[in-house]
Amino acid sequence: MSLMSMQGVSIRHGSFPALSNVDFAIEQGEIVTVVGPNGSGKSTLLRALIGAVKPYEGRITRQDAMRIGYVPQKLHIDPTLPMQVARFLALPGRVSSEARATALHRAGAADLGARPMAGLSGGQLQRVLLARAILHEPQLLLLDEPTQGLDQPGAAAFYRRIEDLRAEIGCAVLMVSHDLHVVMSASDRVICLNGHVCCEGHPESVASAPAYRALFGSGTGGALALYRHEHDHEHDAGCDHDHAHNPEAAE
Ligand SMILES: Nc1ncnc2c1ncn2[C@@H]1O[C@H](COP(=O)(O)OP(=O)(O)OP(=O)(O)O)[C@@H](O)[C@H]1O
Repeated sequence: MSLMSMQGVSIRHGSFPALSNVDFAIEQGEIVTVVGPNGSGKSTLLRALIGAVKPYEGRITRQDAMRIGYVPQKLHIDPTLPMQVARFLALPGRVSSEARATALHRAGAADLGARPMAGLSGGQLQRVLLARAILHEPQLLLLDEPTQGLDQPGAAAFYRRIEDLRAEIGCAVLMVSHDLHVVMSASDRVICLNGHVCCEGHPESVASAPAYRALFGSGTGGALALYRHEHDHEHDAGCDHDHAHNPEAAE
């Protein structure tokens, strides 16, 4: 049984159809990246997996008693509220100080425990949010645009950390990203979303798939080349259809 899966899931926000007939599954230890233009339903997909939004059609199944860690896209912290990082990590309750220290260390934030939350840089805040998400050693880690605001070396370092975490904790990772060229080396599989699954498969195959190019154009070709290695074999990506419904997103 997959760690978590969706069968024919459709979700509306009010009358707006955010996701239509989505089939999805993630297996133990897999790193899967969801890419797609703004408004294509990426956050909705993650929020459906944590149960924050309900499908009006289809089914979501998960393994019994599965632990999920979640880093949301946005977190509003009142800058007038004095709160240290260690206290922020203790908010969910029932976490030993040893577990907090381990999570901070694993997230690369070991030196941030005594810092005020409001004074953290973008990259530091992302690492603290990651520490909070891994406090209970999740089997599935959901990351919604975890590298927003980071420069490219910062984003690449973050993805390396995610790979190390997977090796240490053995968790599967599902993340949303706009930087396919940066996540490529860290992803086992990429799903291209635009209200529905446009194509999915190995990162290299998705990057060259017609459905992906219709959405993102080929303008990232130079950056992609930096991360691309030559292939003399084919991947079975299943990217054989092209039905982008957001042509404005194409270059
Ligand atoms: N609570 C809500 N009420 C109404 N519409 C919503 C709500 N949440 C999301 N939507 C709409 O649903 C669509 C999908 O939103 P979602 O946030 O899942 O997209 P996204 O791919 O994560 O976008 P982005 O890349 O901009 O973060 C968008 O058109 C959005 O405006």
